[in-house]
Amino acid sequence: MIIAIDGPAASGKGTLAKRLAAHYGRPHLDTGLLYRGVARVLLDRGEPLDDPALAAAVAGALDMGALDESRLRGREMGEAASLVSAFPAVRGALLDLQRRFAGQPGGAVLDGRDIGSVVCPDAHAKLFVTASPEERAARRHRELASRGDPTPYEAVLADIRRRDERDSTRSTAPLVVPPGGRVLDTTALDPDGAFAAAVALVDASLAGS
Ligand SMILES: Nc1ncnc2c1ncn2[C@@H]1O[C@H](COP(=O)(O)OP(=O)(O)OP(=O)(O)O)[C@@H](O)[C@H]1O
Ligand SMILES: Nc1ccn([C@@H]2O[C@H](COP(=O)(O)O)[C@@H](O)[C@H]2O)c(=O)n1
Repeated sequence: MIIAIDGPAASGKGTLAKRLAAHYGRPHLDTGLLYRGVARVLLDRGEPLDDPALAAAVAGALDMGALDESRLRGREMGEAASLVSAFPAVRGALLDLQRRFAGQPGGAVLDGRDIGSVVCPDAHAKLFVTASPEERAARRHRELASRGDPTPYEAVLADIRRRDERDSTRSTAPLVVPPGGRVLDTTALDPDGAFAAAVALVDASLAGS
């Protein structure tokens, strides 16, 4: 059983993907970490983020086990990941890895931007998790503040709008509601309410209704 979860930045798709993976007893892959990993390696090597061939070479040789996840999170890494993820060659270099993860016996839960549209178009359940930009910015702002990052709310909102625009308008694998995707707007839902709604949508997909 493959569950594909897509959505814009800070919509809560990662939180939901983790909980759904535990609920259905499947492994989970946060595919955003792969793009963040590519950007991290480039930055650590002092290489530019705007060279598609260089970025694709890093993506093709990516060893996630060698990267410290705490250095992939954070505001500047989201922006850097969004830049390298727009290169078709980078996306191509990461495709096999994601499909192999999804194709393991028993399936998996993957979250990202193009899981239901490109990586796993035949997924058994596809959710598109969203929320208003203001609500997403408020959530991310609270998260950053709890980690000691003093970035003001307005700057977080601007980041989110910029990333939404870039991710939705790139030529390859843009962020879209995939064919067969069920939209879950969590603007007015707390994490438990969003999880209950997500389980209901996944169960309906699995039941074919
Ligand atoms: N329904 C909700 N209500 C309030 N806060 C939420 C909700 N869902 C998630 N959050 C919080 O919002 C923040 C963003 O959630 P999360 O990291 O799951 O989003 P995401 O879509 O995976 O983000 P990104 O794409 O940037 O990795 C987290 O701090 C999370 O705890
Ligand atoms: N399937 C995906 C996943 C992510 N991206 C890009 O990476 C950026 C960071 O992703 P997060 O989910 O960790 O915030 C994101 O803004 C996308 O540009 C992607 O293209 N495809």
